[in-house]
Amino acid sequence: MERLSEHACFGGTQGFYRHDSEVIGLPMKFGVYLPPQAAKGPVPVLVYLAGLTCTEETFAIKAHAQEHAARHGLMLVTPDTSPRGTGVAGADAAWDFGDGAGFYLDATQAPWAQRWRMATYVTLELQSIVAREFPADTARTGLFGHSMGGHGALTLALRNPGLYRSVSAIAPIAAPSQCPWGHKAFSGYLGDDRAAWAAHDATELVKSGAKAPPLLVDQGLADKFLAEQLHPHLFEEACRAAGQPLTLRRHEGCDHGYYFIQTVVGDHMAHHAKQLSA
Ligand SMILES: N[C@@H](CCC(=O)N[C@@H](CSC=O)C(=O)NCC(=O)O)C(=O)O
Repeated sequence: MERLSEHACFGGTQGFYRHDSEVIGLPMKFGVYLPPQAAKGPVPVLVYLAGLTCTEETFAIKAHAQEHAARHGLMLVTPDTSPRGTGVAGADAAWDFGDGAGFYLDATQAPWAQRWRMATYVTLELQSIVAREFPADTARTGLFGHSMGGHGALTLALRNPGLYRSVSAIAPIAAPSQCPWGHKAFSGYLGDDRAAWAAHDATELVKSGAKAPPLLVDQGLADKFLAEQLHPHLFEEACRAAGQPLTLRRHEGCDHGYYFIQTVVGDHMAHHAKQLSA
């Protein structure tokens, strides 16, 4: 693992790192915020999955989460959103598919299947690197994310029971089988089999009986993607029918961007801190 930069921040350290990923087969970058408590011993880990077009730096720079992480003693881990520099033709042709748009799943279709393996990367490889290289109490790991990353947080938690002790999402793509972003990603990465899509769709997973820890989801009502792409009401209905605990909060005037994330990120950090210390 190579250290790219480190910056003192709220008594801790924000760092950015690169490593040769065996799962992806290429170098991958990620960020880690170490709170001041990490100087004394292992701390709980909170992984954040970012949205379309983002990198490992976006949340670290724009969300203003480090102050909350320092207060709660949480390590923040921010992976990139896809493989980079793959040489796959067309990977950079669109902002909602390919580069910066890994959708936190393992692709099954050529030419994506070899490199686009973000589910295994996040749940196994990154987890083990964090455990090896940082003072991490990985038995206490939480997961959250925004938009495409909110979809990733919900689906990876629902597909891997017990791996994440706390889960939340901000403006997630909550029913990707029923929106244009999801249709494009799932048909490209998974093919035309709707059963394969359902296995990566938070609403369909809850309908089929998958369970997660009690969920916090925040959604802005002035979000330009809400009506066409996000569909939190479908996820809400599925959770209610299945008995999956969910707190879904709707916020007047808030859009899809990082000003909204700044507004609610403190509540998300408190949610995770409480569940990770239970
Ligand atoms: N280029 C797009 C906008 C892309 C965008 O809004 N990305 C969101 C995530 S959307 C779902 O995953 C984001 O987090 N962007 C980073 C940021 O700094 O805001 C367009 O033209 O609409």
